[in-house]
Amino acid sequence: MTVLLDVANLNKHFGGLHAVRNVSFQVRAGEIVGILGPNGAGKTTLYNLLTGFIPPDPGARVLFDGHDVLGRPPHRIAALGISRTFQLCRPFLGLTVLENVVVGGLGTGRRDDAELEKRALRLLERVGLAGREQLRVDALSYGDQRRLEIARALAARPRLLLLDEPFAGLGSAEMADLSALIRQVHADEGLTVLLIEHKLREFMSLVERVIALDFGEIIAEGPPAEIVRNPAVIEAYIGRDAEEAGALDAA
Ligand SMILES: Nc1ncnc2c1ncn2[C@@H]1O[C@H](COP(=O)(O)OP(=O)(O)OP(=O)(O)O)[C@@H](O)[C@H]1O
Repeated sequence: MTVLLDVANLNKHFGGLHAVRNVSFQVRAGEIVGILGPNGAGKTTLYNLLTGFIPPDPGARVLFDGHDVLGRPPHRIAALGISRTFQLCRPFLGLTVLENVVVGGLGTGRRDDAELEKRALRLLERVGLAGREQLRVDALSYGDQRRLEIARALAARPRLLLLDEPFAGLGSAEMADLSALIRQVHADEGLTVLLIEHKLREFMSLVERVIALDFGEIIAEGPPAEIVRNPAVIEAYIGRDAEEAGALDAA
């Protein structure tokens, strides 16, 4: 399958802290790839670099579908086809559910309001928010805000979707529903997905391949069943976060 994302020599220093260290990897079109790592491993920083929120140190190369991503502002990278969700939902609280998704589609260059609205309505139905279009976002439950966040990201018509801890704060039934939704959009839209998640059971069952980070560096890469047995990955979790190590065991 064709390589959609090609990352080489990505580094990021914050002062003396080397938060992302010589990171190189590829993602093929249609894959679901998980980014695993304990707190502070550099996962969100990696997303911020890929989406143009922060610049990397010199010497990196990031190609998305053959286009050079680095140096472009976030809205241009989004227009190329990379969308993201955030660890903390960032909806526009003063707007309705529908308006939030319409806004998500504005960067596509399509200015036909009726068309944007039609697509937004379709997406809301898709994520299970039909009937709630005219509610203000703050009236939604936390789980529904997560669904809205995904609809908003999809409105930008991405080919690569970066999910940042989509299960955070959800109960087990909501997590199962959201897992099913992610699987469904992946299958239906032929979407390529990168997933950061601490809920390891859901994470391991969703992803086809895992890239494990520790202290900003890739320490292992492979299918989930191999990764949970990888000594370097176990070492990265044990001793630093007993709860996470237990979760790795259970996954
Ligand atoms: N803007 C910043 N300025 C300084 N240090 C930062 C900045 N952003 C992140 N860091 C540091 O870089 C390291 C990596 O942080 P990052 O948020 O990428 O980790 P993470 O793997 O996403 O962690 P978590 O699972 O807790 O979200 C951490 O030590 C963090 O404190």
